[in-house]
Amino acid sequence: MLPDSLSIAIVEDDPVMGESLNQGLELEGCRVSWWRTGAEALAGLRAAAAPDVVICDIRLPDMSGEDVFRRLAADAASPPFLFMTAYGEIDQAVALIRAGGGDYVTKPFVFNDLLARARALAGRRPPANGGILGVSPAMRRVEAMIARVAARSSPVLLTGETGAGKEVCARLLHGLGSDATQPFIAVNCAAIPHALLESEMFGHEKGAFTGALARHAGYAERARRGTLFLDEVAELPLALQAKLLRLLDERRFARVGGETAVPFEARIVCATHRDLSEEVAAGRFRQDLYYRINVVAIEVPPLRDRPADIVLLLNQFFAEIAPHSNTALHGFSSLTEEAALAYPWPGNVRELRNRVERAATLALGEWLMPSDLFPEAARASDDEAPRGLAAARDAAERREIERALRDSGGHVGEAAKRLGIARTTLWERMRRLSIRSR
Ligand SMILES: Nc1ncnc2c1ncn2[C@@H]1O[C@H](COP(=O)(O)OP(=O)(O)OP(=O)(O)O)[C@@H](O)[C@H]1O
Repeated sequence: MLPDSLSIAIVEDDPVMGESLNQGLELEGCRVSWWRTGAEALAGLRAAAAPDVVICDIRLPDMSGEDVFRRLAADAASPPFLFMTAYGEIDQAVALIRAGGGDYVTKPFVFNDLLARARALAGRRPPANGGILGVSPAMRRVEAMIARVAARSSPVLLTGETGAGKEVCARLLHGLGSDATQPFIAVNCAAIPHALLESEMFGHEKGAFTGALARHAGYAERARRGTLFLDEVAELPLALQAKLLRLLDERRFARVGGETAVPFEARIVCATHRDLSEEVAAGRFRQDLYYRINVVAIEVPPLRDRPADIVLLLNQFFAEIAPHSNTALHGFSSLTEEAALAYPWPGNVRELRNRVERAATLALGEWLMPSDLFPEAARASDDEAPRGLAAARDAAERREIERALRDSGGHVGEAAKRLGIARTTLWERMRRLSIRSR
């Protein structure tokens, strides 16, 4: 089971259909609530924490699935609905989707299709606590910190590995600040040639240097009363570090080639993947500037340290990307999710997004397999495959087999049936993984 298993509510009066969905979803590791009538569902949904997805029959004994959805729809925190319709009810289901209902399947449906749609819906939904950056405790803490400091004007320093989401955090800080309509100006200090940095940052007057044909407003001026985001701040040359310090101390600056003092009204947010104290010790970064920009420090944790976000982001990016690239795709196989959890993600969220995009574009099957997400590992022979991937596969197999054995009271034949594999195959896997039947 995944660390943050899906919580699903079924609204279905048919005992056979309800029971089979209940069992199927529980076998997939979901937490399931099952309500038989619309009234039960409304009471249940209002009383308990909202599930990630509601799978709802359109025909119920006391009201329609549409009524259930519409009575909850006004609440912004209401979960997405996946409707089960019969032929002839598709028009109604489509109308509900347009009204924000989520998705639908037509009976009879393939269970895996239903599950994939439920997972995609859950991925699209903002996390239950209103979280924007993720569902992991670590990112919730980052988000809470951002919310606390957003209304203040003090400088913020965001640290963390490349691709972890420092710019996303800076944008959130800006968005939650006192006036989000003001500009957010992002400057990648590593990408601008040193010779141009000063005039780009502070602007220049007409005639300040050859080619300065008109007055030019720099980033500091264009940020107005918004946010000036200095990404890769450790790469600023020492001469410019001195000017940035003056800007922060005096809250004013002069354009290159000019005398007039221009007020600086923006908030400064800096980011770096380097350890700035080491840069200071090595003489590459001014200590006084370090103290000045480090008033509030927020560390964005690497993706490998927040497994709940890995699964969330996989599904979120899949829901965004797949409809545009490969409509036959259902989602990630559970082995792929396990492999993603075991992978160290050196390029963090940026790498995850790129891998999902590539996999969704090139995958041949209906489910994204580990080899779609990690083609380089698939190219190596099994023996050379990264230990993490093989170990993840074994761990997933072990869990499924042990669960099937437990549920079937240790009977190998029954467990094989539940797993959908031959009894001899199960014996062979159990021998390889040293699992005993009782
Ligand atoms: N919490 C998140 N939710 C959704 N997308 C995210 C999240 N964090 C990062 N991303 C996406 O990952 C990519 C990299 O994020 P971002 O540019 O913020 O990282 P960074 O830490 O600033 O990277 P760098 O150090 O290389 O500048 C972007 O496409 C961004 O939209």
